[in-house]
Amino acid sequence: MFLPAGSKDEMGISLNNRFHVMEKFRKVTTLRGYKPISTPVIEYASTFTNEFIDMKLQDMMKWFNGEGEIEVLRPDWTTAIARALSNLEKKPQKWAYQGSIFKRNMPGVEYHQIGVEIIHHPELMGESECLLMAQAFLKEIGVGTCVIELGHTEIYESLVAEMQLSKADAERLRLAMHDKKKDEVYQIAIARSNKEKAEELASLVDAFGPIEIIAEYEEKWKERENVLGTLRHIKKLAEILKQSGSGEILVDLGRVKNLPYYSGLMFRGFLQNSGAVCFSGGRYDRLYEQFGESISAVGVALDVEVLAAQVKESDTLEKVCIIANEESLAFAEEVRKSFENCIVDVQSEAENANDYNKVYEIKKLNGKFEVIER
Ligand SMILES: N[C@@H](Cc1c[nH]c[nH+]1)C(=O)O
Repeated sequence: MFLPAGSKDEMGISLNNRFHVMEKFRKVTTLRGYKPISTPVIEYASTFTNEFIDMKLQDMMKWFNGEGEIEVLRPDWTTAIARALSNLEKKPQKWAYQGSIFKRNMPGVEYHQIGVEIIHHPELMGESECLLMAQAFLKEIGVGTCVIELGHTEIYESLVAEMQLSKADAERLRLAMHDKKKDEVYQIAIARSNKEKAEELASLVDAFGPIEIIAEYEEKWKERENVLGTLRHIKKLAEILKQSGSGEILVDLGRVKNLPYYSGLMFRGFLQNSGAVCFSGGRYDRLYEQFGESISAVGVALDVEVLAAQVKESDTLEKVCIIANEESLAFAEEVRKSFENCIVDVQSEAENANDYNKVYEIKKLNGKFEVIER
C-alpha cells in the first residue's frame, strides 16, 4: 500500500522526540499562564482567503463540500484561532496550541506546529512575551539560545506606499525584496518611480546585520519620523531580550512579510548550529479588522519537526523485562507494580535482552510463582 506524495508514517524515536517537544511546550506555556486552544482541522477556504487574510487558495489542501463550498485542511493556526476568538470577551488573552497545518506548496504537506497567540496586550508586552516564552521553551528542551532576528513591515511598506504599484507589481517587488535580489528590486522600482527612490529601496536589501546597525539607520533616516519610531521600538524590544539572557540579536530592516496578515513587528529564531528557522511570528492587528475590531494581536509558531530533530534521546528510565507465560500474566502485572519509575515490559521471551537493564523471569517452583533475575 502506498501513501500520497508528502504523506508519511512516523514511528519510534522520531515520534518520541516530537511528543517530548509537545509535552514540554504544554508545561512551559501552562506555567506562563496560557490556556490551551484547538480548532477543527477542516475549515472553509474563505476563512483564509478573504480580503483581510489573503492567503493563496492554490497552496491549500482543498475540496468542494456537498453544498459546493470550498473546504480546506487548516493551512494556518493564527487565522483559525482569530476566527474562533472573534466572539469572545474582549480582555487580555494568551492562548497556546499544538497540531498540524497543511501546505500543498511544501514537500511535506503536513507540518506540526506549536505556538501561542496573545491578544489585547500592550504591544511591547505581547511581543516580548512571545520571544521570552520561545527562549524559555528552547532552554527547557535543551536547544539553548537561538539567534533572534527582528524586522518590521512598516519600513519597506512606507517606502513602497508612495509608488502607486499595481497588485501584480507589488507582489513582484515583495518577492524580489524577500529573496534579496537587489538588481530586480531596483529594476521594478525604477519603472515606477525616480532614481533616488529606486536606489533607496534597493539599498534596503542590505539593511540587515547585528542589532547595533540600527544606530547607522537612525542617522540615515533621521528625517523619517515614523521609521525612527519603529527603530526605537525594535531597540526597546532588543534591550528586554538582552537583559533576559537572549543570545545574538539581528535585525533585517528590509524584511517583507512572509504572511499577508502581518502588520508591524516580525521575528524569527534560527538554530545556532544549522541556521534552520525554528520559530517565526509577528504582529497581526489588522487580521481582526475583518470582525470590525481594532485590537493588539501578536503570536509565534515553532516548528516541531525542526525542534524534534534537536532533541537528544535521553533514556533516563531503567528498562526492565519480565518474562511470563499465559499462566503467570496476572502475577507479572502485580510484579510490575514493584518497579516504580521504570519502563517495565512483560514479554514471553527476552528476544532483545540487551535492550534491558534487567531481565527477570517468573517461574513456578513448588506450585508458587517466583521472580528470578536472569
Ligand atoms: N502563523 C504563523 C506564525 C504566527 C503565529 N502568530 C503570528 N504568527 C506561521 O505559521 O508562520
